[in-house]
Amino acid sequence: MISLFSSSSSKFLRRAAAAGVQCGGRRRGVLARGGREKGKAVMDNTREVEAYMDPKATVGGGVEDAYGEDRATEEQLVTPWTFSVASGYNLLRDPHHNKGLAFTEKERDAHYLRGLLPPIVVSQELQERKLMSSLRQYKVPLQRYVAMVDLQERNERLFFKLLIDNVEELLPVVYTPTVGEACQKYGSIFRRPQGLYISLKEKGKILEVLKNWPVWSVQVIVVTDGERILGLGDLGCQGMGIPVGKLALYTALGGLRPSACLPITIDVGTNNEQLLNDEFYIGLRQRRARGQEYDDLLHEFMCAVKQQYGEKVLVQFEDFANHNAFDLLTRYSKTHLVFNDDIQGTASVVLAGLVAVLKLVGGTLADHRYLFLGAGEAGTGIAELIALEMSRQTGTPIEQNREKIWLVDSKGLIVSSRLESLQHFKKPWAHDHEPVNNLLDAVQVIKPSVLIGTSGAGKTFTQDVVETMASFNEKPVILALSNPTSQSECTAEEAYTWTKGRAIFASGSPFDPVEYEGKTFVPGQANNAYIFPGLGLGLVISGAIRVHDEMLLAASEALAQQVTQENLDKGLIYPPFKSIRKISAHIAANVAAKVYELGLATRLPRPENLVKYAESCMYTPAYRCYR
Ligand SMILES: O=C([O-])CC(=O)C(=O)O
Ligand SMILES: [Mg+2]
Repeated sequence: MISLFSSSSSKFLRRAAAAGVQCGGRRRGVLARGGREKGKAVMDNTREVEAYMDPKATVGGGVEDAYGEDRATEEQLVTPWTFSVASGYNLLRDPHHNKGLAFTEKERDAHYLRGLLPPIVVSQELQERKLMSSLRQYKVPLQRYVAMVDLQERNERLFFKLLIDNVEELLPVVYTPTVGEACQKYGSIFRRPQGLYISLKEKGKILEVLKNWPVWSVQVIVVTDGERILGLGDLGCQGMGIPVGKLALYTALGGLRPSACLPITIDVGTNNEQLLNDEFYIGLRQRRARGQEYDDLLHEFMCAVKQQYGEKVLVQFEDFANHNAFDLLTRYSKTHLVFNDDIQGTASVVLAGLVAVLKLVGGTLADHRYLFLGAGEAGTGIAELIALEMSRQTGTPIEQNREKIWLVDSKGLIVSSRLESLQHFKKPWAHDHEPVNNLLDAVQVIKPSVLIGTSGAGKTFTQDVVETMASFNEKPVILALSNPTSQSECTAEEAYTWTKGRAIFASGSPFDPVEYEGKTFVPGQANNAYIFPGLGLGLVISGAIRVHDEMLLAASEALAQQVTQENLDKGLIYPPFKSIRKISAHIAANVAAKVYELGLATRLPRPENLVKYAESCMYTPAYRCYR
């Protein structure tokens, strides 16, 4: 039950009272952003803060229950916000509390809903069935995406219930591949802001902008500058779909409370001519700021984030272009709790898949040869984590292990004669070899057992390339990781057909099972969605203050442990997404254990059973009762 005067909100209310806020009064209601009975405003602005805290006793209170300190200080209360009691009409329009036809008779009486709803009372399960059936009637993926956005804006708990209960069906809708198309058309489908937009116009005022977000206890931020959205390139401000989608997964897959999640898009312009000329484009109509101007804005942002949310807020960098992604990670990993999903999250998921691959093909990580197409964030990030894990397993120096890993970029194989002209993140991969101009030749000379595509360029694993892999490997390992589906280096069908059913295949975006010569092949999805929600949960529940490579290895190890013999028998190197919440709890526990071991935890004492603890912290979307 939650009520206006629930015990866990009393601390807040005392502080609020101290700051001159009155709330509630005679009538009942749900503390909320947006109600018709406002408390007396602290200041004159009528924007309202999410003031309720999920009481421990309620169903699925989420991480906040365990660690949801009400961080509001008196100073913070003197903000542009007031808070209010949502009841009646406004309650139905408040997505955080709305239950639609599921409001009970008692709630309808208590919260002034009589007459505002048709007489029937239905269960959340029935609502879910109805919505799934109407979603399935849309044949166009983008229509399903928009329907899900509408639901999230109407009834947040129902949105997450659908996503959690139907994860395999809905992941491709709210995430890759459909989110890619949604970003391309974001200007046309934009309805309401789902996160914060910080543009060059906000320079010097970023802290104020953060304060405009109506939640104080933010635990995870996913931020992009839209320059490299999936493999689709520069989508500018319209990249917002990505942080929104990633954070929906933080909640659905990792159990972070929705209100703890903040999507942010930094808009420094775009170099995408089509968008600059598009009358529906929603971003700054200018070319990208670079150099000092860019660095200053990002620095102001990172400082403001720490000032507003403290040092335990996790900042996930997402879909930045290579030239900024590596620098930002290096610059802020010593002072902030940051990680880059494209460099580190992808690396962690691929390493887990490779550990499972070894059970199918034999040998150790160090016994294999790896060839990458693409030497950007994902390519070099994965390569480095593989080399690091080899060192951990064998005690050999990392430089020696890097020599088993080769990368091809747009100019051919990365070799030492190219060293001078290489970007810094490619240099460790410049090995001694004759120049090789293209992927096919590189496959022929390097003879890798594992071929990994991280190029962002579709259809680059041609029939020749895949057949060559199959000519010297009994079970060629082919990972086509670029997203969305249109950018995948090859399809599942091509991989299985061209290798005559011998490939071990996984891709970044989902592919349907493939029938080949009477056998069904189920491709795995090597997507960082397996890792970041559990990693984030582990960091939050331990109160981590820094991300360390060993935590990524811990996440990877936990994911690999969740691959069963039954999965392997089907050729699957990842467990199915339908058990993702259990997987995330294990990842979180392993990550948290590492955080404690490294002395980087601030949540003390350490819970004894971290898996149980992680599970107990996870948000569940069942409706709560309002007294
Ligand atoms: O979003 C995804 O599906 C995976 C990812 O991070 C990317 O491709 O940039
Ligand atoms: Mg990404």
